[in-house]
Amino acid sequence: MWSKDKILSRAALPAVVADWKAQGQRVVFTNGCFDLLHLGHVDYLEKARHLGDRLVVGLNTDASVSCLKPGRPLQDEMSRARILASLLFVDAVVLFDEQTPLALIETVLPDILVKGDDYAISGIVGHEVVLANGGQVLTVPLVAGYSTTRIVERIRQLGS
Ligand SMILES: Nc1ncnc2c1ncn2[C@@H]1O[C@H](COP(=O)(O)OP(=O)(O)OP(=O)(O)O)[C@@H](O)[C@H]1O
Ligand SMILES: O=P(O)(O)O[C@@H]1O[C@H]([C@H](O)CO)[C@@H](O)[C@H](O)[C@@H]1O
Repeated sequence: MWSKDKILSRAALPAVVADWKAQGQRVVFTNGCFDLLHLGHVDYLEKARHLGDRLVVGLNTDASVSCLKPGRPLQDEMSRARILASLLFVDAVVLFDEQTPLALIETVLPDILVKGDDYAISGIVGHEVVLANGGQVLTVPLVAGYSTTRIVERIRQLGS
């Protein structure tokens, strides 16, 4: 499979997820901006994938990111999507334009919803609907010292 084929539209995603579930595969969902992919992202996504059988990543569009993080993203949505889709342990990438992935999560109804442990369970968007549907909401420990912001700051220091 070509990485670009893992990038699914909101319309195409439900049938793919339903097929995985029909095969008894546990669907893991996470989301984020993933502006500059770093070791923390890779470690967390790989661990998230291994909490189930398939990993779906909800990716904020450029418009969504710019609302959440002024001045961002540094990389456009298709670049960020292709980079995520190129990871062996990512099974699907779907863009969402809203400020939160709630509607997308309500569509996917994943067996497992995951974020890094920079988020409390109660602060993870979608935790209520996933728990109400009998799913799990879990966090993965952060890899200390890695963030997109930190990379940007270090690049700025180079220029100063
Ligand atoms: N160092 C890290 N280790 C593990 N997971 C991480 C790490 N940094 C971010 N994550 C997780 O990656 C996902 C995407 O986060 P995000 O794109 O905001 O990364 P970031 O590097 O924190 O970006 P920013 O610095 O712009 O906030 C989130 O679920 C977050 O919990
Ligand atoms: O990359 P981030 O900033 O970790 O991703 C955000 O996560 C938010 C989270 O799901 C809140 O629980 C989400 O609401 C936001 O749209 C970004 O994806």
